Amino acid sequence: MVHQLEVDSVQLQFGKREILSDVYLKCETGRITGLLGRNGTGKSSLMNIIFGSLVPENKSVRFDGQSVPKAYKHHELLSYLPQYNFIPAHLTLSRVFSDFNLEFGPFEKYFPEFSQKHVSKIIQLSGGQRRLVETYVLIKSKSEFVMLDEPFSHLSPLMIASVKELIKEEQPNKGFLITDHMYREVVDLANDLYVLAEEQVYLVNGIEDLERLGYARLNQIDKS
Ligand SMILES: Nc1ncnc2c1ncn2[C@@H]1O[C@H](COP(=O)(O)OP(=O)(O)OP(=O)(O)O)[C@@H](O)[C@H]1O
Repeated sequence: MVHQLEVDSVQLQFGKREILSDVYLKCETGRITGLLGRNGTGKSSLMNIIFGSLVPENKSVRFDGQSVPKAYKHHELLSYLPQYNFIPAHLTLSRVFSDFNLEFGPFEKYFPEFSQKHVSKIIQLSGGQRRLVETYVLIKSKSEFVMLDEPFSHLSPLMIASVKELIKEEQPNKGFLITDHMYREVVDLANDLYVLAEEQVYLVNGIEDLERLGYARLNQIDKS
């Protein structure tokens, strides 16, 4: 059965500044939805609104048509990778994996540089390794939907390729909403793509729309 996450009627202001106005966005399980937009257009704010950790002037967030204003209370519905590090630094990797109900073995197999590191603490990892662990446990989480805010930005090209593979592996089981300024990676993964511009969300029909909406300057390779 396909599940749906829909958000609409979003109205967000900070002071007198309007950030989001009448935004609509839909995600489905089995699909990867990309969200692009220039710096400061409100992508993280929109994810926080969907998660329920930011309360705007107006919003409607629905899972299969049912209103869920505080999705952060429902791990079975939604997991969220924020832009900042969210796993406490003093925890060991084995504790993190156990908290997320995941085995360390498959992770170690996927990323051999973590071999024998289950006793390491998060603080002993490099910035990219820490981000990779956070991204991995959320991609593998048991939620119907997973939102990833900048999963690629701190990772090496090899790690990015592995994370994309992991997302594709999990795609049949869940729905992803992904934003990242490494937009080629997002475009490559996404079944549906939105751009946030001038307080609104636009569904992208072709890669040329990214230029039209003022998000990216495309070169010949992008267009071919
Ligand atoms: N708590 C806050 N108070 C006031 N303004 C805020 C607050 N949080 C965010 N903003 C402003 O709202 C706008 C949208 O921020 P947001 O972080 O959602 O953008 P973004 O699209 O995710 O940006 P980036 O791509 O740079 O991560 C920005 O102009 C930001 O400065």
